[in-house]
Amino acid sequence: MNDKILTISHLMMRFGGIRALNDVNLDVDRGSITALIGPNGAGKTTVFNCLTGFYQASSGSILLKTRQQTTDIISVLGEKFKAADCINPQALAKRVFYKMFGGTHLVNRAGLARTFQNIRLFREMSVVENLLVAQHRQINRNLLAGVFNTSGYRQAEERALERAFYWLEVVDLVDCANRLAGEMSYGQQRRLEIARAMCTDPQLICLDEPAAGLNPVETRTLSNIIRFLRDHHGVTVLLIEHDMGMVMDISDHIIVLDHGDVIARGSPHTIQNDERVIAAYLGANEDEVAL
Ligand SMILES: Nc1ncnc2c1ncn2[C@@H]1O[C@H](COP(=O)(O)OP(=O)(O)OP(=O)(O)O)[C@@H](O)[C@H]1O
Repeated sequence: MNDKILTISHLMMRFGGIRALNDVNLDVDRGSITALIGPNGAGKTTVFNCLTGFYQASSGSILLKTRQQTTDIISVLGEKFKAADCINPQALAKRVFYKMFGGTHLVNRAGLARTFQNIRLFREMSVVENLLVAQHRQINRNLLAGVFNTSGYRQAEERALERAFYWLEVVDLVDCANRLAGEMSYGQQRRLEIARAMCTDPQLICLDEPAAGLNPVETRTLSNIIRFLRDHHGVTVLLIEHDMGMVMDISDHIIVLDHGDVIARGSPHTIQNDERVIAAYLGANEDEVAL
């Protein structure tokens, strides 16, 4: 496959003296399930945080190719001014524009959504409300349309509700639609997070340890949901996961990070037999799962 939905080049992220990412280069095939693995502290979540705007990368480039356009993620998040901007008014104007109007919302609008290692739902809202809030971009926000309850406004609301129930069905939570999100089991909350991300209609979804805390039955259900996203909606899935059984089972491609460097990439079979990967994991904590 040569069609890359995501290309990360020379990505660096420093926290004071710590180099969390050290010249990371990786790409993700469109329509694939790609896993990003590595021992604890390898830099996996930092990659996701740079991708989605939670961290501002120290340097490098992240290009997302979706909806017939290429989005330079670091640029739309509002990067720092550079000395060269003084002699390049166009670059300066672009940077000023994104400083004022850029942000994570533009990353989501470009077609990227994510879930979190530590579940972040609106716990005091119902399940369906969590999904409606996620669609605020698609809902008609015209004040007059709302006051006069126009047909356009009602149709947009109906579409949002239909979309919410479609995804609830996919993640098997229709029966929980009116329950408070915070009252559901851990496994249900993880599935709701995926449904909420899917309500924003992404082309690339980044899942941060979706199987953490799940039992084997829930993990199997989750694997089927992830396959469904790829097979029935053409969504590309980028996945951070420590459950190696699941990773080897569902991934088309695996990228291995260690100490902020990509040390291997390839098919599950290639990765399982890669000596650098085995050495990285043998040096990891005992609670890391064997390959
Ligand atoms: N906000 C931060 N401030 C300082 N250091 C950070 C910050 N975020 C991450 N780091 C450091 O960056 C390195 C990579 O962390 P990261 O969370 O990306 O690892 P990870 O591969 O996701 O680990 P895990 O599998 O345990 O979640 C670690 O040394 C971590 O301590």
